[in-house]
Amino acid sequence: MTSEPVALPVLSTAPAAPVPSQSATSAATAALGGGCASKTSCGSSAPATDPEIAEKIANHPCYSAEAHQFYARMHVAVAPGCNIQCNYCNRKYDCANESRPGVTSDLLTPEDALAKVKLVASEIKQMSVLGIAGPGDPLANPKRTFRTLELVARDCPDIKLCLSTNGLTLPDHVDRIADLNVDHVTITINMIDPEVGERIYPWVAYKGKKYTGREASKILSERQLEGLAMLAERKILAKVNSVLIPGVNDEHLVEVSQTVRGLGAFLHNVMPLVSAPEHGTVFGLAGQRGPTAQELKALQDSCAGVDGADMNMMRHCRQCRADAVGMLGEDRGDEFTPETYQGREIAYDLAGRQAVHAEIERSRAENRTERETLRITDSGPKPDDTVLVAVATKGSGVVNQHFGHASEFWIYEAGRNWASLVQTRDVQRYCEGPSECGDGASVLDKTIAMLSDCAAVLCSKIGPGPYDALEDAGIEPIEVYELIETAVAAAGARITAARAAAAPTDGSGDAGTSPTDVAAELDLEVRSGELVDVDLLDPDLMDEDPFAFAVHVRPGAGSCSGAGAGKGGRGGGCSGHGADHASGSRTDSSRTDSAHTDGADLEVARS
Ligand SMILES: C[S@@+](CC[C@H](N)C(=O)[O-])C[C@H]1O[C@@H](n2cnc3c(N)ncnc32)[C@H](O)[C@@H]1O
Ligand code: SF4
Ligand code: SF4
Repeated sequence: MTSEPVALPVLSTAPAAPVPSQSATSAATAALGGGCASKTSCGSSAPATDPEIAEKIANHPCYSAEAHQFYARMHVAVAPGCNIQCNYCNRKYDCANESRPGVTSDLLTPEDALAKVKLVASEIKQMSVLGIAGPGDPLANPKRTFRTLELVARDCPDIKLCLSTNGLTLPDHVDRIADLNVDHVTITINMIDPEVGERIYPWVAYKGKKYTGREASKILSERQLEGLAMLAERKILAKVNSVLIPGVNDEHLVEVSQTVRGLGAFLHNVMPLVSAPEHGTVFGLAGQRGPTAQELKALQDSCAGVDGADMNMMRHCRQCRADAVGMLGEDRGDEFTPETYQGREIAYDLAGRQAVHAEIERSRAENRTERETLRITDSGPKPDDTVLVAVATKGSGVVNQHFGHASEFWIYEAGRNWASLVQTRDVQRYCEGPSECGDGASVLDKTIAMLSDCAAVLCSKIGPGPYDALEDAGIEPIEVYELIETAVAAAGARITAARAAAAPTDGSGDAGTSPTDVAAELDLEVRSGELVDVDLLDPDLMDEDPFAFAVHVRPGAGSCSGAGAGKGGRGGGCSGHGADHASGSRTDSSRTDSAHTDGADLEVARS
């Protein structure tokens, strides 16, 4: 990146039902560009092609992974009751430090909810979406839910409205939802087969009667699929949540994914089961485990299909609390206690919000230009060779966080011209009891274990202890302050190229390509200092742009010159960074010398 990122506001997630006929299904699918078949790229950073859909997802942090770098959401907990029971849900358990679906600290009236929305929207101006997601089921509490939505639509015209439901009564409410311009509805669909369902749902209360066993799941599934098709007919974007429960519905969810896509679901969000005995749920008490990050990713990949052709998957859900406030991955709920809004007349700062959103859009456009210039994408055919890299970021699309300050890492598939967000992983996902609190060493160990399938970690800074520990674990720590996609694709291109070069080719033993070999291939001459590494930012651009690389050099007796620097390694390493790409949008002078320890010059020349 050439310039410092723009200062944005502080950034301190055998069918039971008679499935509707094929023609109804295709009509709904066609109406929506169903399941992102049109490659509208809700999960990706590529722009949507259908303008109506593009407008709906543009600043929705859950429907666009790219938008979630910039925009925030909030939930208001106005819906306490539920009409079904899931074996993973216990809304009575609340831990202030815990972020988990269904958890809330304060239940709000619709009027209090409006006051809170106005306050949050004025303080966190990048908040673009209001969702109702519990703590129970919004549509089991229709009066409170719809009153809240009406009030917010009346007073906060620029806020998008969302709700999240188990779907049991959805068909009864779709018209009201459409009338209120609720553009985004999430349905939790964990099964389409009642045999699977009876292991998840002990009972369902429907039309005044309580059903159990397979019958309960059959009713639930029929209503969910009917509601989904009705949403699609009305061009309301439907996201389907599925909780991945190993040994219960894991082998079933690809079929669920294909079915909901056929009915016009726009996005599928497979989320890990959160389960611990202290939550007091049936699953928690029975010792039912959640999936590992790798199991989750494997299933999401299976649902997505080759090159994402089968279903558009959400990969960045944070499984927010019912009263979550802020950017995905952060919770600023503590700042907005009832005393701050209850009974207060709060002005809605529409003009201020619009100014901030305009600034965000300017920054996003700049990032898009850089991605396009470097031909970095996350849609279409994936390169044959990719690695996973973890990123520490505070938002705004930049690798800008200290390793030790990261509460979560964003996991990217990285390769030549490829940077695709595939997961987010919490350092300490859920409160695991007092014994874990504040235990720094154990947190580092856990973090390293959590990132064990990653080839590298990108962060703005890292201390020597964690640096060594990561290296010992075979994970390369990379200090960088850069647009995320640029840094990810550069690391991916370099690491995959190095691995390919090192792989045996003729069965006669190891081939090897040292940084010196790479430098020689690029006609780079390091005239002083010791060459540590070469990053290829975009090998395709090398012919057009002789400076599309970054060279890491340890000064030693040597020196540092070259067009900008700044990717200092540990121990005073520095780098000459030929930037100034074809677009002219990058100059790295602002970062020059940040890593220089000896004031001497480094000389890297290209003949
Ligand atoms: C709290 S619910 C509220 C909305 C609605 N009642 C529903 O279930 O869709 C929001 C989401 O959290 C999920 N959820 C609740 N408890 C969970 C758990 N223990 N593990 C994973 N997901 C959970 C639900 O399945 C649902 O997708
Ligand atoms: S729970 Fe997931 S989908 Fe819902 S607001 Fe949070 S990130 Fe978005
Ligand atoms: S439907 Fe939602 S609120 Fe109701 S029990 Fe299940 S997860 Fe909890």
